[in-house]
Amino acid sequence: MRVHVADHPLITHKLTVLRDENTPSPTFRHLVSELMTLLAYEGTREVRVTPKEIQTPVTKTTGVRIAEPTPLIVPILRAGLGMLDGMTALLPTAEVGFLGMARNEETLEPYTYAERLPDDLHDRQCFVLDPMLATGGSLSAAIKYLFDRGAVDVTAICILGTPEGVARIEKDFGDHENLTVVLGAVDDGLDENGFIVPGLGDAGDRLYGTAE
Ligand SMILES: O=P(O)(O)OC[C@H]1O[C@H](OP(=O)(O)OP(=O)(O)O)[C@H](O)[C@@H]1O
Ligand SMILES: O=c1cc[nH]c(=O)[nH]1
Ligand SMILES: [Mg+2]
Repeated sequence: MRVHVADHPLITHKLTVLRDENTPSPTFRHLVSELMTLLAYEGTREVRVTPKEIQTPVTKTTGVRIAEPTPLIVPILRAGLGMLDGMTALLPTAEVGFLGMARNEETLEPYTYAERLPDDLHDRQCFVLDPMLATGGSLSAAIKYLFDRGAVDVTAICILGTPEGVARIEKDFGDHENLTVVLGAVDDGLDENGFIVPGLGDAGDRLYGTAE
């Protein structure tokens, strides 16, 4: 397993605006999408490609195209949906599958309330999108779904993580060679309610305007 934390002033700048409690939903959505595009650049570093011959106006040359089967992008609902457009902008031919998961806010255990994925993921390269890696329970369950169905390669892209969340994924999948976790930042930790500190609050609520 490989963990990559983005270290880029533009990401830190956009994250600062995202964290600000005064940032309204429309701006928040826009920033999540922009951050996703920046993180997707790192997250797709290992995207599988095959050689492709073309004729330029000058000569024949060999480039690459995205390999078949096409990658599968899996946003974890709700909050991961805010990252989908930014990802499909860079990988327009990818397929999209959905996992609906919510964390029980008392036990902090995730439960799956919706699943729309291809049955067979053998040979598929998968990209999981969820802005928040808090305890790691939700992401761990999502990654397990994909590997259990035969995915060969999983990259999880999160905007914010915690040391606890990264440790949980390492404990569950540490010896998995084909797992990459890309994070915009790793925050200090979790508070007593399982919220990321300093964090940005509940990402789903802030994206969709359901915060009190
Ligand atoms: O690492 P964990 O402790 O599992 O927490 C992270 C999860 O919590 C949030 O989803 P939430 O349950 O709030 O659902 P939502 O996207 O519908 O708001 C977030 O988007 C992650 O999926
Ligand atoms: O800080 C947190 C933790 C879990 N889910 C969120 O949306 N925010
Ligand atoms: Mg939420």
